[in-house]
Amino acid sequence: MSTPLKIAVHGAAGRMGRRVVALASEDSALELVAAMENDQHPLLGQDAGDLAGVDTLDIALSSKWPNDADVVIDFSLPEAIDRCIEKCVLHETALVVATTGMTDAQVERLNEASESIPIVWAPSMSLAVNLSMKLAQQITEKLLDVPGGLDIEIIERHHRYKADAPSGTALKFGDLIAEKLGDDTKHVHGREGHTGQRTRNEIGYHAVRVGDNPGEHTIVFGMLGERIELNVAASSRDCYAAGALAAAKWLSDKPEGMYDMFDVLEM
Ligand SMILES: NC(=O)c1ccc[n+]([C@@H]2O[C@H](COP(=O)([O-])OP(=O)(O)OC[C@H]3O[C@@H](n4cnc5c(N)ncnc54)[C@H](O)[C@@H]3O)[C@@H](O)[C@H]2O)c1
Ligand SMILES: O=C(O)C1=N[C@H](C(=O)O)CCC1
Repeated sequence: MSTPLKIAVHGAAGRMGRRVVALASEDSALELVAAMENDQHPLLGQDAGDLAGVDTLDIALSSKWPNDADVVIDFSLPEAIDRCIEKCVLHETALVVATTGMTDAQVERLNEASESIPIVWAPSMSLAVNLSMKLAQQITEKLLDVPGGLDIEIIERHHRYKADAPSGTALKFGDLIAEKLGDDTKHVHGREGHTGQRTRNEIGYHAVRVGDNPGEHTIVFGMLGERIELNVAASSRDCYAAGALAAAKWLSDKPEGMYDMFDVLEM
């Protein structure tokens, strides 16, 4: 049997981090070597497997950075991403970045880091979401010149705990659609007051925060007389965790560079 891929989870006590730890513990091709959290986390020292609801893994939650990981999987928060990037470059560790809500400066640093290490960066690690992104581009292309014009709105729904809005996935959907609509596309976040008539070349974004919704995106393609609604919805967080683990395996033998889930999923 080949040597298991050594992975470390950054944000390991989070909602996503626990699922990544849990699914990794069931995969003999993977070995969890570290579970990182911020240095003030109240659960530091606890076993990562216990926190994830699986067997004890003898990996304690720690703020220390491992030097033996092959790939780091990051499901942390924007305030944690700079150290993650710095440590992965220092240790020449491949990096899967799932965290959303990064600043432009942080995205720039991530791109710079990809000049020395391999990185997969995606706002959604879900197979269904990434396939839906490609479908959204195809629908846009086909309806570009529809008589009466095409109106596109993106509605995203997530759990009440989500700290950033709109979702990184919604923003990615919008960027990909705008590639087909044109450079003059306006991205309109919500609507309030006397907005005037909707213009032709805009994409509307609406963020719904309710209950424990693990993630749902509806892309509305509105025309005169009919519409298409492309809906993709997670029923658990495991679609993201499984995607991140697949990305880690895919990334393990790649050269430095910036990759996304379209590369991993060969879309
Ligand atoms: N790409 C995807 O497929 C995908 C899917 C789900 C969530 N996300 C994104 O992943 C991120 C995490 O989501 P979540 O629901 O798990 O959030 P969460 O708040 O439950 O988890 C974030 C974790 O990061 C930890 N953290 C904060 N600062 C840290 C630091 N300095 N060092 C190490 N850890 C630190 C927190 O303690 C927490 O445990 C969000 O940005 C979310 O949008 C992406
Ligand atoms: O739970 C979250 O937070 C999610 N965030 C991603 C985003 O911001 O696009 C999508 C998956 C769920």
